[in-house]
Amino acid sequence: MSSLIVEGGHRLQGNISPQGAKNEALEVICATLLTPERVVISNLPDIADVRNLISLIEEMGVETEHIDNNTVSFSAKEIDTEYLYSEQFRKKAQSLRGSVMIVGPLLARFGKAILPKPGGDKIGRRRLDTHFWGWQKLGAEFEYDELGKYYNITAPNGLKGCYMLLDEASVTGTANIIMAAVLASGVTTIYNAACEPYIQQLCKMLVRMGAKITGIGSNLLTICGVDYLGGTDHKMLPDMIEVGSFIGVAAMTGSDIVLENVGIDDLGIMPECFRRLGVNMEVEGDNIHVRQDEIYAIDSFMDGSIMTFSDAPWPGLSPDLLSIFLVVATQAKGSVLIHQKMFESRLFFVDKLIDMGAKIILCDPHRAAVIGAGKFHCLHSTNMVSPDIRAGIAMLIAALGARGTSRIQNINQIDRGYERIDERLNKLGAHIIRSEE
Ligand SMILES: CC(=O)N[C@H]1[C@@H](OP(=O)(O)OP(=O)(O)OC[C@H]2O[C@@H](n3ccc(=O)[nH]c3=O)[C@H](O)[C@@H]2O)O[C@H](CO)[C@@H](O)[C@@H]1O
Ligand SMILES: C=C(OP(=O)(O)O)C(=O)O
Repeated sequence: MSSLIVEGGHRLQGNISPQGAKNEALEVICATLLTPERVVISNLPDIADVRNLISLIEEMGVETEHIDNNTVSFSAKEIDTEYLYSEQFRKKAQSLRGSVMIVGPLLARFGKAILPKPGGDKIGRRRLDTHFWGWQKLGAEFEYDELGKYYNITAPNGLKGCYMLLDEASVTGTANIIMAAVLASGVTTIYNAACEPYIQQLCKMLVRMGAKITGIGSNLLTICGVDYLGGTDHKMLPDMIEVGSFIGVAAMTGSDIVLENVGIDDLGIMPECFRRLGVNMEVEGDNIHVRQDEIYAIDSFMDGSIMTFSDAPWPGLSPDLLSIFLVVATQAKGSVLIHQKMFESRLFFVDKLIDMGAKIILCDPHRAAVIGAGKFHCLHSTNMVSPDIRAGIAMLIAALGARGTSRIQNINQIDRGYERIDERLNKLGAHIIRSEE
């Protein structure tokens, strides 16, 4: 099991740019299946999830050309739909969450798809009802194959647009329904659609490919189906969760770091939330400058009550950022309640932070109260195993700010979503060694 050995307590300094967004990458790579023409995607992060998804669609017959480390062209001229029924496909699809989004495009273009249980973080229930309900509304049928353990989804009479009100603003669910609806006949209206920047990016890319979508950026999308989509070039946004992770690294290590080209207009309320934690940072054009600071103090609400950070569908705070806020709060002065509403198994990693000396009460699976001890009570090192991608990065942030040397195991969880994180942080002065033991 690979691990990171982290010598904490070093201040970092310098400039760093975020990678392209993992969750956008998974959507737009799946969207390349909608056209036989060439689609070139740039600013793709070189991370395990993206490599696995590209290899999955290559095995389905998509031709790819790696133009440079972060730019790939895709040509889905011919797709071997029989491959979907192979054991190999099912195994690979189960390695990442994003694989669920190949269903929408395949259903739209070929009228059939299969869905094995997708992978991704084990952070609580991750139901797919919204996806299935949306496809069904468009006219698809599905049955479960007990033997193969997958859903067989077909559209025997093609897909037909309709009005739908989603039961929840599921991100991958919305992406999947959009990708099915762009080639359906007639008009599809999706209300309570997820509308985060990566969904907006997907829609903008589809529009450049010839799709007719209005309402982009809102939770009411209207899609007028077309017969054919063509190729395009698409540049991905910076990864907002990585931006948040780097702000967290800077705050915990008391470092002066400039985050370059963060895509400030698409970060939502995240920078303001770091300010509420007391992190001293300035927006300079499209950069965020986190200033070296010994002390950061958590705000309280206007009535003096304890600050709460909770997740909500966009433009609320992403649930993927809460583990990062939580770890940063351990070294702030003051208290904060972290309320993870969407997922129920994402906060258990706080046990490890408690071992490191952090003052945290896990109230229940969804809520943790953090009593920030300030930098005077430095965390101490420990050995830990990363249970999921964001707990993993939070552990890395804790280890960088702690006294002594920590070991983080199961770092393939971190590598799923962070490109060469050890190398990039070492360039700023971190002391991280990757070990294959
Ligand atoms: C590959 C990918 O893009 N993964 C992201 C995607 O996962 P994913 O698309 O799987 O997550 P969903 O948006 O479907 O929902 C996440 C969880 O939140 C709950 N929920 C969702 C919407 C809502 O209005 N109310 C509600 O309670 C769902 O029941 C589910 O338990 O979105 C999540 C929520 O931003 C992120 O954590 C994941 O990083
Ligand atoms: C939960 C996450 O990812 P995934 O949906 O790919 O498991 C995440 O990126 O924090």
